[in-house]
Amino acid sequence: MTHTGILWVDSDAPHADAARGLMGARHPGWRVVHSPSPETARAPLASHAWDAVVLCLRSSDQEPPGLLELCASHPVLLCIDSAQEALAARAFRCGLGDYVLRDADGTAHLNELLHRLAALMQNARGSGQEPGQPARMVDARIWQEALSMLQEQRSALQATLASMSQGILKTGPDGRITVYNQRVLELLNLPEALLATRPMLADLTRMQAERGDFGEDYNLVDPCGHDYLAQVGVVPSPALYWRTTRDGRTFEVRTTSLPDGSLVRTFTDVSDYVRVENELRESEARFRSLSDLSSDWYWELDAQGRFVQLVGDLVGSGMALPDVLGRTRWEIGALNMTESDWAAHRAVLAAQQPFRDLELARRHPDGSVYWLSVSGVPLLDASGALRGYRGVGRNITGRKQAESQIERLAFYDALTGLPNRRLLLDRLQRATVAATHSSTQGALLFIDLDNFKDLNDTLGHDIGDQLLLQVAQRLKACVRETDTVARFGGDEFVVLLEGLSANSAHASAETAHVASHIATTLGQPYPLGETSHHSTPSIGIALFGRQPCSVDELLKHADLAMYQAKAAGRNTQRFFDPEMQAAVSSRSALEADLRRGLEQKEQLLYYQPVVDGKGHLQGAEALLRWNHPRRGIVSPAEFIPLAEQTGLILPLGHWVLETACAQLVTWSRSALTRPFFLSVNVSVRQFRQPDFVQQVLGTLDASGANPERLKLELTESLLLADVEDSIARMEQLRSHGVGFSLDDFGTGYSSLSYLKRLPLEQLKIDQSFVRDLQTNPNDAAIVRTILALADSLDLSVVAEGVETTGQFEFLHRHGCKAFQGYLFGRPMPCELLERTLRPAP
Ligand SMILES: Nc1nc2c(ncn2[C@@H]2O[C@H](COP(=O)(O)O[C@H]3[C@@H](O)[C@H](n4cnc5c(=O)[nH]c(N)nc54)O[C@@H]3COP(=O)(O)O)[C@@H](O)[C@H]2O)c(=O)[nH]1
Repeated sequence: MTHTGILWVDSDAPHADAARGLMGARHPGWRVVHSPSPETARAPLASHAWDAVVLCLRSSDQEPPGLLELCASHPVLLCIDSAQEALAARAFRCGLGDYVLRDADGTAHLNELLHRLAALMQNARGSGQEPGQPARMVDARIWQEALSMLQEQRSALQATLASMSQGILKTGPDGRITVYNQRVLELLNLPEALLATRPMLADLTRMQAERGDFGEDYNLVDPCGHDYLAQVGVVPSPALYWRTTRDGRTFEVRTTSLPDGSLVRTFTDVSDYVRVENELRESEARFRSLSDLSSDWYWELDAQGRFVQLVGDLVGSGMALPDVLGRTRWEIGALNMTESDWAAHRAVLAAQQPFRDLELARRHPDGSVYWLSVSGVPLLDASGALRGYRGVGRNITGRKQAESQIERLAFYDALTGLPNRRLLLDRLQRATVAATHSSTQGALLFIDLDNFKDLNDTLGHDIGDQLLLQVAQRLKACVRETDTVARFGGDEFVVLLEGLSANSAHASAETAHVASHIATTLGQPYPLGETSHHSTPSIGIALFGRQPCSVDELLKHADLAMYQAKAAGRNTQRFFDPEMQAAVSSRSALEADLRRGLEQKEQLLYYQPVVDGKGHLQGAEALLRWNHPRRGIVSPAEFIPLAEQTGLILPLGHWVLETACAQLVTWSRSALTRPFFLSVNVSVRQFRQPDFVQQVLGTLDASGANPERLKLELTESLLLADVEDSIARMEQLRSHGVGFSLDDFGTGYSSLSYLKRLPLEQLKIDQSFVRDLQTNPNDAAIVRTILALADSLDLSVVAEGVETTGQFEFLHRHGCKAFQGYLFGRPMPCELLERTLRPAP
């Protein structure tokens, strides 16, 4: 029987025994020679052709130089530790057969080993390899492929290690560093030459400690790694510890122990992470201290708008964390937000838009209202999807209270609490716009208390205020909540009615109903202290909505109508009438024109002759004319009443007086004209000027005119207004020679009792009696009576408006001695009048 010869090289005697036992049982034909070390294997290898050589090498075995080459002439099976794959690679390069990894804890690998060994020998025999012949001759292709694969894996491993951002090193089971990458050298600041010597990890660590890498007393190492580094080799390595370097970088050190006692250690530079984490921590601390100090709070919502976070001044927020977490704002609610307001807010959130200063009113448990202002921005994740919202909130109750206080002061009347003029104008503006758009109508009621001034003057302002307060309350009770009652100032109130019928007749009827209700209500007695007071209102009404109309116009309309109500006897109501408005408009246009005319000195003085019974000129009446650049000569009947109302009569009257005096001075220079008098019309307003007497005397003085030639024409109504004052003024002027003529005599309530007291010189029969005296027996009788009366009072008489000889003859026959009228001459420029005096050429 041919035996199969196997050389078993193995320094581990128990392992070799176990293998031999197994081979003996399974392969009785195998003759196994055990060589206890690689060194002792040299001789049998060189001297004998073995069917197979089993080379069992441990990491602790020194690999004898040239051994692998010596083995190459035999089929060789390596049995190695997992850490010895580099040896396997070298073996392959030498053409050796196969290898088996040794089980670290036992002999389980021996089955596989025997199996491979049998296959190896079989293969050698099949390929014709004689023992002692190189195996690569037998299966070079397989060896080459395996070799390439190993090389590829090795390069890949080296490239991977080189490209890692982590430093890595690996030890064998004996603690010697077998693998490392470039990065570990950089991170640990170690020379490659040192690691190339495959130092023991413990030695390396001690060297680092001596170098001061771990700080004094290992203070650069976290507590987890402290003991290990201080007692390296004694205390096992923790799986994870952190340490910092002397230049301030931080490493995370992870260690993985492998089953064979070797370990893999990674070093990760986590300095950036630590820095960011520190910054975050600082920022968080800053934010917290700010929010602790601030009266604001910070909030966060999830993607559904539910509160997930609330930090800061929660007292100011009026909310407790447990009450809000998991709820949305609209579920919590706010007094000032309607459902559509919330819908609008939700739309902002859904659109992922930021929002600012959302103001919310809420109620404290004690019933008081507080205000919040909230602003927020969306929180998006890396993909842009909404993660929620975050923002700040602020308690703005104080600001709101101040605002409403300011608003009260600015827009409400302090006495009555009603909207004031400013607020009314604002509401009126809105109401006119709303009425135009909604095709409804509105009404403005201007209410003035009749005779309020008397009450104020007699009973004092406190009582006046009490009355105004009661009026305000009654007015509010007369209208709907939606209507506005405002105090316009003093005793003027305004009621603004809105939403009236589009039909004007209906709207007027509705308004008239309200106005009459107001009149009745305000007409009820007012309890004022001990007494009861009676007051009535005059109400002017203007409707709006049908025609475009500005607020100013509307107010003027209502005001005008109110004055109409006053003029109609008070305690009544009047609607604004467009005709009235037309008159007002032309009046204001005329006023502007008149002012302009005055500035441009467009006024003229005409003179109408006054003659005696023989037609001889005695004097003239000075009559004002306006030489309008467009309209020509304008009659004073058109502008004197307006001049009276506006006060323009004062400068006009002064000019007339000055011009008339200048004319008298001119006339005084000629014997023919020296005796002529000039009548000048004096208006009520002029006459009532406190310095009227001084003005007349001053003008006479300044001009040098003879007062005896000046006649002032006054009307009955003027004198009647204040008889005593009139008499006093007239007497002062009379004492300087100025004469007075009573104009329009007979048209007023002529009272003989005062007539006697007035220092008059002349009566003027009004032209209205003269006009029809021939046809109207009444007028004729009046004229006769005036003539007789004047005679008995020793007054001269001038009849005006004499247009016919019949009128003249009647007047003359009944004793009239002076005449004025178109029969003798119309009012004319002075040159024309003077021309009539010159003898015919
Ligand atoms: N305060 C002032 N009032 C003035 C002044 N100038 C004029 N007036 C007043 O204006 C009213 C209109 O005046 P006038 O248009 O000039 O009319 C006067 C005469 O022209 C007119 N008159 C005279 N004779 C006749 C006549 O035969 N027929 C006829 N139809 N009218 C005639 O009468 C007016 C004079 O009125 P009286 O003053 O009452 O004498 C007028 O009231 C003027 O007073 C002014 O400077 N200041």
